[in-house]
Order: sequence, then structure tokens, then C-alpha cells
Amino acid sequence: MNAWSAEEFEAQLRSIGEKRYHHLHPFNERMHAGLLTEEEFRGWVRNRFYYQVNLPVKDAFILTKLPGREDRRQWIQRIIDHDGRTGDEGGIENWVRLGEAVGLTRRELFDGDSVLPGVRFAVDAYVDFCQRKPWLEAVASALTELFAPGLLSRRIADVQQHYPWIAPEGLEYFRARLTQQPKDIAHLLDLVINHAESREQQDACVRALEFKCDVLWSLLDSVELAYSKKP
Ligand SMILES: O=C(O)c1cc(C(=O)O)c2c(n1)C(=O)C(=O)c1cc(C(=O)O)[nH]c1-2
Repeated sequence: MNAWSAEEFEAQLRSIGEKRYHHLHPFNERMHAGLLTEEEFRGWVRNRFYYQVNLPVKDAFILTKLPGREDRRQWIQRIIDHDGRTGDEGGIENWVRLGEAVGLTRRELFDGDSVLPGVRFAVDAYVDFCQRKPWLEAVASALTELFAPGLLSRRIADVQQHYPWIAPEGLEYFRARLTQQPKDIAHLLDLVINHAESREQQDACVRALEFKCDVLWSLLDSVELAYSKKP
């Protein structure tokens, strides 16, 4: 089979988000409609924290495989964005602020034992994928970030509107990501579109992105099952 053109390949990748990204998950839709209880919101924040702390870990695995120095220099910034530096504490610390704003302690957030089994399973599968797969597929799996900015801006507005018990400082994580994400997205697209030359490689990238959508979807399935009371 012939390789897709760059435009067609990008369109194929983007179409996955319209069908499978976690903005469509019922738990996420209830969050935006203002229907989550405090317990459900806390459950989401606590379990998503396990995803957050693992982002720099999977990015470190990918870093070891990137072939070029210039790409490694850019990729390192992703790890710093989450792990932070002295004086600029980074995304994980911002997520701790969100946790505190919803009534969780730092200790509860870092207590790995309280993570739901399904969340651990999904996030560990993502880290394992990035460790095992060729760098192109591991990078492609991060392309869910393409679909995040629209969701993040909606989340900031809707959480402020519907959950006044959450202090606005708690949402700093999402505001910071909106500034950081455009450069991440440009780099991801550059790496994937320009290096997937054959149709086989392009198909593998599409499958990697589908897999990652499943990771995010499963995370919300688990949170919903554990925290949402059935009528
Ligand atoms: O809040 C969200 O909905 C959301 C989703 C995603 C994503 O699509 O994986 C990421 C983020 N946020 C995010 O903040 C972030 O730093 C991030 C990194 C990655 C990744 O896979 O490398 N995804 C995401």
C-alpha cells in the first residue's frame, strides 16, 4: 500500500481524536455539565495524579531512543515541564495544588496504594508501551496532546463555573499546560509526520494513538466505576 501524503496522514491522526479521545467519555461530559459530586471530583484528581507522575517517566524512556541531539534537547523540556526545577516547580507540583484545592493531602496523592487497579493497569501499560516500542510509535502515542488544548480551555471555564468550592489557584496546572502544549504538539507532529515514511509505519502510528486513547478512556472507566453511585 502506498504511503499517505503528509496532509492525509495528519488528517487520519486527527480523526481518531474525534471518535476516541476522552473528551467524549460520560464521566468527562458529567464533569463539564457540573454533575460530579465532590467525592467523584476528588477520585478523578487522585487517580489522574498517577498518570501525571508517570508522564516524565515514559518521556525519559523515549528520550533514550531519539536518534538526534536536537530532538533530545527539545524532548528534555517535556520532562522538566512536569518534574520542574528549583524555583519553577512544574506540572506535578501544580497537580498537587489541584489535589489540595479539592481536599486531598500531598501524602494521599503520593500514596500509590490508593490508586485504583484499573488506573494502575492503564497507566503502567502506557509506560511499558513507551519503553518497549520503537521511538516513532512511542512518540505517536503522545499525540493525544493534539486534542487536549480545546478540552483544557473548556475544563478551566466549566470547572470555575460549576464547582465554586474549588479555589481558582487549583486550576493553574491547566493554565500552564495551555501555554506549554503548542510547542509540544509542533514537535510531536514534526517527529511523526516527517519520520513515518512507509504506510506500515504510518499505520503503526495510528494504532499507537488509538492505544493511547484507550489508556485515557480506561482511566475514566475505572474512576467512574469506583466513585459514581448507581441510582
Ligand atoms: O487533561 C487532559 O485531558 C490531558 C490529556 C493529555 C493527553 O491527551 O494525553 C495530556 C495532558 N492533559 C497533559 O496535561 C499532559 O501534560 C500530557 C502529556 C501527555 C503525553 O502523553 O505525553 N498527554 C498529556
